[in-house]
Amino acid sequence: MEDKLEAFQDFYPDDYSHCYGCGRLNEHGMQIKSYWDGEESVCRIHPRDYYTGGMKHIVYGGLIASLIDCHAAGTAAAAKIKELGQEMTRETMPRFVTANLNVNFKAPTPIGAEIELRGKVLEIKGRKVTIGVDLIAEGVVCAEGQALMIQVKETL
Ligand SMILES: CCCCCCCCCCCC(=O)SCCNC(=O)CCNC(=O)[C@H](O)C(C)(C)COP(=O)(O)OP(=O)(O)OC[C@H]1O[C@@H](n2cnc3c(N)ncnc32)[C@H](O)[C@@H]1OP(=O)(O)O
Repeated sequence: MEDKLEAFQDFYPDDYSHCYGCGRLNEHGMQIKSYWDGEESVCRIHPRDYYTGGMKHIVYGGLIASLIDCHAAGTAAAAKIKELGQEMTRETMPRFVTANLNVNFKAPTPIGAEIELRGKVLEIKGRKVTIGVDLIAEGVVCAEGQALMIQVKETL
């Protein structure tokens, strides 16, 4: 079957596709997929029930942080290329890494529920892109994150 590219992460070049959270080439990873939904970005994922955080019925906080991180990284790259007026391709996709990540855990995230991540572009300032991400499960915002993503110099 033809390889269908459509999520932000599908446009990461191979050498940037080994991330545990978002790398399409990491067979042991989460392989999250993020898309535009109007001005916001969205990612939906159903974590396996062994990602438990202390109690059996809640999701591990580190996983929550990594989902927010990776969705923000993809949103930053997609936002930057949109700002440049270019199309997403594996050749043009700008490479971003996380310089800073803050997460507020607002409510327990239930195991077994679908998680929705909704990203907002808060600021684009040259190489620095700030993304806000809400993590929602069963209609509740369980965590709010903000990430500063930096475009790596070598790819400018
Ligand atoms: C297609 C695939 C795409 C997507 C890529 C796919 C992979 C996704 C990965 C998921 C995300 C991750 O987990 S990435 C893994 C975790 N992150 C990392 O390992 C990154 C480690 N840190 C670094 O490599 C470096 O510190 C960098 C690249 C982030 C920044 O270094 P640099 O490039 O030399 O930049 P530098 O001149 O220091 O800073 C540039 C500007 O950012 C500001 N700045 C730098 N760090 C910070 C900070 N922590 N907090 C506030 N501000 C900061 C500086 O003040 C400056 O502002 P001004 O003076 O210009 O105003």
